[in-house]
Amino acid sequence: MEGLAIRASRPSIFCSLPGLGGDPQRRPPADGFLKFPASSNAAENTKLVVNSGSFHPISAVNVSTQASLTADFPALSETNVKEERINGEKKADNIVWHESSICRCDRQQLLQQKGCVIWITGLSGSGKSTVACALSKALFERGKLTYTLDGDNVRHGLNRDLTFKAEDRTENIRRIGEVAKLFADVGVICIASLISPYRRDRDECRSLLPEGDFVEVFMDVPLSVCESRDPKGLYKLARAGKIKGFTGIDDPYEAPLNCEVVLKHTGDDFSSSPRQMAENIISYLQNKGYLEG
Ligand SMILES: Nc1ncnc2c1ncn2[C@@H]1O[C@H](COP(=O)(O)OS(=O)(=O)O)[C@@H](OP(=O)(O)O)[C@H]1O
Ligand SMILES: Nc1ncnc2c1ncn2[C@@H]1O[C@H](COP(=O)(O)OP(=O)(O)O)[C@@H](O)[C@H]1O
Repeated sequence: MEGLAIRASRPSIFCSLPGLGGDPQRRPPADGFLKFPASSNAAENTKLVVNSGSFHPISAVNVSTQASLTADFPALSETNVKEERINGEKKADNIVWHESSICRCDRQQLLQQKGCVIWITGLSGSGKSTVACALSKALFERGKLTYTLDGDNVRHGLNRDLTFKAEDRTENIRRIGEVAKLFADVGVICIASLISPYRRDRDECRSLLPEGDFVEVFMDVPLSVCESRDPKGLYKLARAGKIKGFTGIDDPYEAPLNCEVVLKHTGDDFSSSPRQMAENIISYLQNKGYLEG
């Protein structure tokens, strides 16, 4: 169901409008949205807002129920105000979504595969990059198109401005999640390989994609094994206190609770080999129909 949102500014004295809700208390001036259901008359609603003297309309946009349109005419709220400001600056509001003339299913047909995101999470040294590499190779051999976004690599370019403090890791993951979503939309099997230590950040990335298209793969490898591998010598530096906030040492890692694939380190050469782990992921994709158009 579609609806109409009228963007408006509110002067310092806020009066309650019949049918629009709100309260008669004094509040600071602010911008926000007045939302109406699709069944109501857009011109009439705008007139009502103008005549109210309590709001100054700025623009009107169509919104869907997914954009949290509610049917009970909520008035401007502090929440609206917060969402519409970025670092204190007013967020651009003259942005319109353009539909493409070629849809996702056309691209799936062309590539004979369904775009999705394989999100590989785990401690440093757990084998994320190795599995990502084995997976892209095995899929390539089957004629499937993949692209890998490796945390280490993306931090050399797009995310070069980010550190390892919690909020920067969150931003790192958010950006990679958004880029991965674009690849999946193109029809590519996008392999994202990064520590992504926080459950909430991974769940945010999951929520960007249609149901089923986010395949979370957990490298379930004990810290002691990762530390004994230590290919870059980073654990040694972290233990010596020369790197602060190293995941697993003095920074948290939240293992997935409910992910699609768990690749458990067993110590057994065959089941723990990168090739076998890649095959496990491929079986999952095959069963879910991602390797056909
Ligand atoms: N403080 C700290 N904590 C964890 N890792 C660190 C840190 N500093 C540098 N490195 C190296 O950076 C790689 C992890 O980058 P990611 O982008 O995957 O990390 S995160 O998802 O933002 O947490 C990670 O690479 P991998 O070993 O491939 O996981 C490390 O080599
Ligand atoms: N399944 C595996 N069995 C044994 N060693 C592995 C396995 N996967 C990766 N390794 C080794 O462990 C080290 C870390 O692997 P890497 O893929 O770089 O991990 P991550 O990307 O999670 O940091 C590398 O030296 C790699 O050769």
